[in-house]
Amino acid sequence: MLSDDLTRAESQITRHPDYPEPGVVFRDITPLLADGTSLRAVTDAMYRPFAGGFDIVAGVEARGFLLAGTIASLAGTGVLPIRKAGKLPDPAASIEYTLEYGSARIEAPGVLFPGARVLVVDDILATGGTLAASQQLVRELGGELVGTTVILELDGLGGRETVGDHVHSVFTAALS
Ligand SMILES: O=P(O)(O)OC[C@H]1O[C@H](OP(=O)(O)OP(=O)(O)O)[C@H](O)[C@@H]1O
Ligand SMILES: Nc1ncnc2[nH]cnc12
Repeated sequence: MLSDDLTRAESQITRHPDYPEPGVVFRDITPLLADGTSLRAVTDAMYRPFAGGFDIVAGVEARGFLLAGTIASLAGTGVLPIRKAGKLPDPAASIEYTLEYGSARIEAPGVLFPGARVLVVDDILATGGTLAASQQLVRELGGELVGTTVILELDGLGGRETVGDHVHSVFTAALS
């Protein structure tokens, strides 16, 4: 059962039909992020199952950065920024992928020590394209993937199958 803080946080995720393109129902987490109690409750719930078991938190640009920084601060670890292509001077790994509404390329710097235990975080799991690419990036960097955690998992796009069973989601919602 969800705590009162988590129940309120879930209610702060808003639905936006036909954004950013027809047929997509966009879930906006910005009202949740703006509420300190909700941000704390959600980030706490995201990393608790993995507490003590990771050395660094990887977050996917842009929304994943906000969550990775918050979780790293709570857990006392560093952050691995997974960036959209073209933002790093000397990326150590680079992968192209598709997501619910388009395609993109992500890159990461070579800052992991060999075998570093990495927790990958993002806001939404939709098709899983972004997180699967992030997981592959972490492995190519020599890290050990210890978990993947999101605020909201959208049912019906096959994301969990793509990313793997060990993904943790605080909330789940039907696609529509
Ligand atoms: O499961 P998927 O189908 O891959 O979709 C999920 C991804 O889509 C969004 O990112 P987006 O690329 O829109 O970037 P943003 O964080 O910069 O808004 C979201 O923040 C996830 O990273
Ligand atoms: N439906 C959706 N809402 C918000 N972010 C997303 N990323 C991919 N699909 C999304």
